[in-house]
Amino acid sequence: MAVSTIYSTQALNSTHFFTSSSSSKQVFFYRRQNNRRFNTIITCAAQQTVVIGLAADSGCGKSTFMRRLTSVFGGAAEPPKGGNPDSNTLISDMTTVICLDDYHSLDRTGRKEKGVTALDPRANDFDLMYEQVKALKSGIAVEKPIYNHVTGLLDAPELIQPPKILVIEGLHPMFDERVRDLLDFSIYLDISNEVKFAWKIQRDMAERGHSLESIKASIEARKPDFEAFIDPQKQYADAVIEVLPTQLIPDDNEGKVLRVRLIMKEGVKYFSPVYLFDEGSTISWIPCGRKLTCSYPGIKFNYAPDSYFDHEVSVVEMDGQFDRLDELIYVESHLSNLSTKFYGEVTQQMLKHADFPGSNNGTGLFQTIVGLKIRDLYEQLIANKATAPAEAAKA
Ligand SMILES: Nc1ncnc2c1ncn2[C@@H]1O[C@H](COP(=O)(O)OP(=O)(O)OP(=O)(O)O)[C@@H](O)[C@H]1O
Ligand SMILES: O=C(CO)[C@H](O)[C@H](O)COP(=O)(O)O
Repeated sequence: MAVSTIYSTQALNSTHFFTSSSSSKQVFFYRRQNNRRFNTIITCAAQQTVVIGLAADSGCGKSTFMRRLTSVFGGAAEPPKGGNPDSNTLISDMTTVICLDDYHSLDRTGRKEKGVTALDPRANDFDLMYEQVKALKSGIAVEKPIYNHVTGLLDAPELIQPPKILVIEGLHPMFDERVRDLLDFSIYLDISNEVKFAWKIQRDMAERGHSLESIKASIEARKPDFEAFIDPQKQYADAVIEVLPTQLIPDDNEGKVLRVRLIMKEGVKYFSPVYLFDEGSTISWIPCGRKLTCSYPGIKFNYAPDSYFDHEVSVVEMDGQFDRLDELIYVESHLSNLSTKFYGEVTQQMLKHADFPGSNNGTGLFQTIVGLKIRDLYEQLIANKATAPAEAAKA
C-alpha cells in the first residue's frame, strides 16, 4: 500500500506525521515523542462514539463508579485480552473505559526530577489526549500509551478500537478546553477532605501497607495542585456527586456516615435531572421509619433548585445510610425522572453490587442513578442520529 507523508507539525517536544493511503479509506497518522511512536489508524467512521468524562482525585471512587456504570450497560468490563497485564483500560460490549493516567508525559522518575506531581498539567500530554479522544469519537482506532502504575514507567502503547461509549476517567478530563468540548456528558466526584482522608486510610493502610504519616504527607503534598488543577473542573461538570460528613451526628469525626449531594445541571441536552416528589419544589423528607428501617442517626433527604458556578441546578441530597438495601425500593418510588426501564431498576442495580463501597449510602445510590442517566443519554443520542439523515432528506 502506497503511503505518503502529508505534513508534519512541531508541537511541544513532539512531532506529528500525517500519512494516508492513496488507495483505500484508511488513513494513518502517527506522532513521535521522546523517540516513541504513537499511531492512529482510521478503521471505520460509520459509528460515532459517545464520550463521557469522569473527573476526580485519586482514591475518590472512580473505579467503583465505573464498575457500576458498565454494569448498567450489561456485560463485564475487562482489560484488553492478551495485552499488557498492567493496562489501565477496561472493555465491555458497549463501553471502553480509558484512564487518563495513560497520558502522563513524565514517568515517576521524570516527575521526581522535575519536581512536579502527576496532577500538574506539565506532567501530562493534552495534545495527544485531545488527538486520540477526537479520533475515537469519530470512529478511528488509536494506539494509546500506557502508564504502568506498578513500575512507574510508560509502557508500549495498546490498540484501542472506537467503542459505542468511551469513558475517559482520571485527573483531567475537563481540564483542556479541546478535550472538554468532545464530551457528551461529564461528571465530577467531589469528595471532601475529611472523607477523602478516611477512604485513603482505609485503602492505603489496609490494602497497600502505607503508614498513617505517609498517607497524610501524600495528601498534603498533592493539595496545592489538586486545588489549582483538579478541583476547578467541577464547574464544567453536568453532574457532580459531592460527598461530605454527615450533619445528622453533631461534630462527627468518624467519617462513616455520609451526606451525599447529587448536583445536576439544568438545560443539558438529553439529560433531565432527577427529582423528589415535585419537580422544582424545595423538599425535606425523613422517610417513614416503618417503611425504611434505619438505625441511628437515621436518613434524611433534601431536594431543591439551586445555583452552582452560576448555573441553574437541581440538587437531591441524602444524609445517612440504609440498613436494608431491599427497602430502597421505597425511596426509589418517590424519585422521578430516573430513566429506569422498569419499576425497581435502581434497587435491583444496588442489590446486585451490594458489596461495592458506598452501597448503603448516597454515593452508591447516586452513582447508580447517574449510570442510568448516561444510558438514557446514549440511547437518545443514538436515536437522534438515526433519525437525523431522514429528517435532512425530507427538508
Ligand atoms: N462510596 C464509597 N464509600 C466508602 N469508601 C469508598 C467509596 N468509594 C471508594 N471508597 C474507598 O476508596 C477506595 C478507592 O476507591 P476507587 O478505587 O474506586 O477509587 P479511584 O478513584 O479509582 O482510585 P485510584 O485513582 O487511586 O485508582 C476504595 O478502596 C474504598 O476504600
Ligand atoms: O494521581 C494519580 C492518578 O490516579 C497517580 O498518583 C498518578 O497517576 C501517578 O501514579 P503513581 O503514583 O502510580 O506513579
